[in-house]
Amino acid sequence: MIDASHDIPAIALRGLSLRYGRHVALHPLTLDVPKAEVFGFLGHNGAGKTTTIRLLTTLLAPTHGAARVAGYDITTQAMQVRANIGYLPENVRLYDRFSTRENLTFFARLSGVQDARRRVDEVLERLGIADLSNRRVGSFSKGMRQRVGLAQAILHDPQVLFLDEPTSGLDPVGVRHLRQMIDQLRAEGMTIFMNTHLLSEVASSCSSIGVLAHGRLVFHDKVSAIAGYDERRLEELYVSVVRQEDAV
Ligand SMILES: Nc1ncnc2c1ncn2[C@@H]1O[C@H](COP(=O)(O)OP(=O)(O)OP(=O)(O)O)[C@@H](O)[C@H]1O
Repeated sequence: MIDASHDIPAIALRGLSLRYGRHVALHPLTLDVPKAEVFGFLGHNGAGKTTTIRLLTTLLAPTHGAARVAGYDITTQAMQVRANIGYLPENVRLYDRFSTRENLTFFARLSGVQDARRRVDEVLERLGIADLSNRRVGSFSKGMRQRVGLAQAILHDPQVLFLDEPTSGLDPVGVRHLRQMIDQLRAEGMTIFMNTHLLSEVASSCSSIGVLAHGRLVFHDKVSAIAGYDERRLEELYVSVVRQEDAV
C-alpha cells in the first residue's frame, strides 16, 4: 500500500508490470521519483521505456502491481492522474492548418483550463516562443513542433511531466532550447520523467537515472552519485549494466 500523504514521491511504482500477450514488456518495477527531480530513463530499443510511460500516464493498464503519480493511483484514480500530468510524446500531434495559438487554445479548452487565452499567452511567454504564436504549425520544423508540444503539455500546469525522447531528431539549437525549458520547469518545482537514448541529455539535465534492459531495472541512482558523471563515465556505466543483464 502506498502512502497518499503530501510527503510521498511525485512518482511511486510498486511491482508495476505489463505483458503484451505472452511477452513480458515490463517485469515488476519498483521505483520512486522524488518531487522536483528530473529522472532520466535509459535503455536499448524495445527495453520497455515507452511502455512504462504509457502505464504511468494511464494509457495502458498494468498486468500486476500499482503506481501513484502526483499522489493518485493510476488504476483507480486515472482521471485525477491525467489532470495532474503533462505528456510530450515522441511525435507531437498538432493541427497543421492552425496556428500555434489556435492549437494551444483548443487544447487548453479541451482540458478545462480557465481563461484559456490568457493562459496560452502566459505559457508562450514562459517558454520563450511567443514569436511562433500566429504561425501555422504545418510549416514548423521538428524542433518548433517539440516546443509547441511542450507548451501544450504544461497548459494545465501539471505537477509531473512525462517526456518521451524529447530531443530525438532535433538539431543542436533545438536540443539546447528544449534543455533550457526543462531546466526552467524543474526550477519551478515540476517533476520530470524523461525517456532518452542520449547520455549527454542525462549528464546535462537529469538528477537521477534508471536503466532498463529487457523490461528489468538494472540500475538506479542519483547522477551525482556516479563518480565524475560526465557523458563518457555514463556511457561506460550504461554499457556495463546492460552487458551484465545480457549475460544473465
Ligand atoms: N502494442 C504492443 N503489442 C505487443 N508488443 C508490444 C507493443 N508495444 C510494444 N511492444 C513490445 O514491448 C517491448 C517494449 O517496447 P517499448 O516500446 O516499451 O520499448 P522502448 O524501450 O520504448 O523502445 P524504443 O527505445 O525503441 O522506443 C518491445 O519488445 C516491443 O516490441
